[in-house]
Amino acid sequence: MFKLIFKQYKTKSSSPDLTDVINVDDIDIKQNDPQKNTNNVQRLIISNEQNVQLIPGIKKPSDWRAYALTHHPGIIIIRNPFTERGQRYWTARCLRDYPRKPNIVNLNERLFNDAVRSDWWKQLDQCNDRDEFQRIKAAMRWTTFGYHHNWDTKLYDEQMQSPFPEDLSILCRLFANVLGYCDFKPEAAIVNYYPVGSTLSGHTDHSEPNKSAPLLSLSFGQTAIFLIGGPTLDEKPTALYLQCGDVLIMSEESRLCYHAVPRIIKTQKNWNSKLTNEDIDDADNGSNLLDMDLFQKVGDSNFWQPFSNYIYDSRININIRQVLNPGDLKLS
Ligand SMILES: O=C(O)CCC(=O)C(=O)O
Ligand SMILES: [Fe+2]
Repeated sequence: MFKLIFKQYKTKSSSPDLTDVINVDDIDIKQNDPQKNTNNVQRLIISNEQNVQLIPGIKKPSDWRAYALTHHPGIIIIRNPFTERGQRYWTARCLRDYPRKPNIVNLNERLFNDAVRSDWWKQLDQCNDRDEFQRIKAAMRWTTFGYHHNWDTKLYDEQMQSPFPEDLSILCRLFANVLGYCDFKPEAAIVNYYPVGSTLSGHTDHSEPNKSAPLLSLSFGQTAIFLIGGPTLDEKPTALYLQCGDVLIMSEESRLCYHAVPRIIKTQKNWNSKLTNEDIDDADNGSNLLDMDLFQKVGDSNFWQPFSNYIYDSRININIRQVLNPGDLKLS
């Protein structure tokens, strides 16, 4: 069942029927519209915003809109809690910084030299040859940091670790704390890059020794159709849109359920629109929780241009996990 639905959305020959894809925005806008598929969506009240340390680029938790899917207990979607500048900052971190050494990128050593693999973004930005640009862009699919996942053995490797970025750790702990997961420790991350046309097939994430901590997933750039299914491939999955800035939490029963990205959809969002006053105030608040130099610079349209060129037809996803069980100091 899962594979059939995946295929329907992936189809290249014709545009798929999107009427069943849930857009969590619809629950607030069109409560009773029978055309909109929202009967599985429930708005969540966020009450746990005391004692959370706010960071630049994020709206106040009382302004967040969070939703649960009643047929998939443990799935929570926070609909874009980022400011426009916040979305730009994390996009730039994923493109410019996170693929750098000692983090690992998927680019093959035989096909791409060290300079490209370590400074992928710069090479792409400076590339004048259209074919070469497309070749690098299509080849770059993921980068990992924290504990590295070995894709062959499907195990995390104690010997292979790179530091987990402090800003991303603070961001993840903020989301986890507001949702009541006060002990969440971000220890491993995969950044997935999805040029339009790319997909991620159905899988479960079960390599982490800790399978009870939630998994956090952040989306930037173009919109994904995301499928969330059950514990086996037999259950029919639910399709929903993940848009720029959305935060998806897979917890409880859904933590180990099948999921996939069958399609990336190009939306009309203007990635170069002017920043609002909220964004401008945020940049001067004296915080040192983020790379404030980058946070300032993404407001400059010349600096931001190459990043907006990339997300013009691509999506970026950051997938964050806790690996160790509480009390464990090592993997094995
Ligand atoms: O891109 C996404 O939304 C999901 C990525 C994912 O499932 C993974 O990296 O394990
Ligand atoms: Fe996954």
